[in-house]
Amino acid sequence: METFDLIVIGGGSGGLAAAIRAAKHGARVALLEPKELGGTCVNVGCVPKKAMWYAAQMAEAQYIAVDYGFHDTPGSLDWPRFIERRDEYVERIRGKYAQTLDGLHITHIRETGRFLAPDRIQAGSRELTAPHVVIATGSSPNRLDKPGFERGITSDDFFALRACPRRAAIVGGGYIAVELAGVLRALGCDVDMFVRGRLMGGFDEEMAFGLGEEMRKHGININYGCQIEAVHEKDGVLLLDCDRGDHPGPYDVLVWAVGRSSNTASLDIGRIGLRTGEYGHVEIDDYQNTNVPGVYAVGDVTQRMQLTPVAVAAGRKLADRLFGGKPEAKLDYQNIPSVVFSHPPLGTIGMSEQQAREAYGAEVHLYKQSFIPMQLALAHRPMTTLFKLICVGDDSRIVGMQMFGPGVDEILQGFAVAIKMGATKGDLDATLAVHPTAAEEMVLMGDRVPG
Ligand SMILES: Cc1cc2nc3c(=O)[nH]c(=O)nc-3n(C[C@H](O)[C@H](O)[C@H](O)COP(=O)(O)OP(=O)(O)OC[C@H]3O[C@@H](n4cnc5c(N)ncnc54)[C@H](O)[C@@H]3O)c2cc1C
Ligand SMILES: NC(=O)c1ccc[n+]([C@@H]2O[C@H](COP(=O)([O-])OP(=O)(O)OC[C@H]3O[C@@H](n4cnc5c(N)ncnc54)[C@H](O)[C@@H]3O)[C@@H](O)[C@H]2O)c1
Repeated sequence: METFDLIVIGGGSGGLAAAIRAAKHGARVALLEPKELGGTCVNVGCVPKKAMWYAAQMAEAQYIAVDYGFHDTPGSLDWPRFIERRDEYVERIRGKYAQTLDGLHITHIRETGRFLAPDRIQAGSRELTAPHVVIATGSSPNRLDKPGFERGITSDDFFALRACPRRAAIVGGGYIAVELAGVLRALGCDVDMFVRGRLMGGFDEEMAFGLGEEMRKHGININYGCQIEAVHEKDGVLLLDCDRGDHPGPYDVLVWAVGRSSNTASLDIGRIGLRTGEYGHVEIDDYQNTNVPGVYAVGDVTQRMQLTPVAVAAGRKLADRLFGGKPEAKLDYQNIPSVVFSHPPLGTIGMSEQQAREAYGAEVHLYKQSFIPMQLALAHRPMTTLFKLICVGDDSRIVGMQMFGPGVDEILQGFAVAIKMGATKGDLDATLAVHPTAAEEMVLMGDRVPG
């Protein structure tokens, strides 16, 4: 039996953050990860996705450049060469994590962890014990019980594609669906999306609708109210059965982007009586405690906002609480900013208009600004930007900020600080603009929108 102060199960964003912070506080830490270090974000999520988004932005920039008067005609992407570069970058990040673990004397065990007792973990042939165990096992793409499901791929397989498909079908209307649709379209693929409800459910309705319109302008064909019931393969291409009775296709690739489920199956949680919720997620309180004393959970496995910075912050706060002498440390889940790397990107902080009206009723009032960003106006490219502020009370406290358009992915972060500090519309009015930029429109918004 090997003894530690902390055992972390899972070497993704949340697990690495908890392990590294705890080791910096002087704890003896074991980290269990059977696959590559970095988890979803580094290997099949944020990082390779963002690399592809940058490639897509560059493809678009070439068309804009031609409109500006540059002579060169847009070229196509050498996909294998780009993938090689992207994967080298991912490899470097993994290498840095391995170095950090070594440097902090964290015992990295390349095995799957399984509970024998709340304080005892089986890792291959090794048995470990610690008074504190963190579950940071993340989530995996949902699989649907539909004939031919396996003929499609999930986001995990998307990053292994070795050529840009000519025609792609994407099922789903959430983060992953709109991001992959935008990337593929910009790189020259014909994209059909199949969305059972609306795009970006849970987001501000007006912004989600606006994003859909922009995606259409971009050439993405969005089929709303449509469920794919079966997938057939004929002569090397895919044909679909839609519940409306039509048979879309042919496609070279079908991507299922229909949500993610918590990874708990390998943990043998029944043995310790760990409580899970209706979506199969590990239930936690505000301090990341599960119902089993000494067992905690952070990140996607808890399904409390499946974002890397959330997993990282939860892991660090927990380590500070357990080993850093900060017994009250906990993550504040309010006003967490998030960007969807669609084309154009969509940014959100705090409440949607619908959530605010539900919480504050008639106190809610809005400010909006819609405009064509200068760099695209010059190129005669029809892409609109929409900024929306959701405020409450006489002092117009900002409870939500929503935006889509080129550059919002970088604009949002600074405003997130202001909102976290309790900014009001008056604070924005009192801030001078940086001119000429798109961001300045956020501090130049005029009167309240009536109604
Ligand atoms: C395509 C895609 C794009 C994304 N883009 C963004 C983005 O742009 N921005 C953003 O903030 N978020 C993004 N996310 C979400 C982000 O990747 C996750 O929220 C984040 O990775 C969650 O971290 P985690 O540590 O909870 O889980 P993970 O990173 O999934 O790590 C869990 C780890 O646990 C390991 N594991 C599982 N079971 C066991 C076991 N029994 N024993 C040992 N190890 C185990 C797994 O192998 C895995 O490595 C994206 C996700 C996807 C899928
Ligand atoms: N930029 C980012 O920060 C980023 C990017 C990608 C993913 N993520 C995180 O990963 C999570 C998972 O992403 P996702 O896109 O898989 O999930 P999601 O919850 O964002 O979207 C899932 C989509 O699938 C649809 N769906 C679910 N079941 C279906 C079914 N049976 N048939 C048809 N459609 C179905 C839903 O209606 C929804 O449109 C996100 O919620 C997000 O937290 C973040």
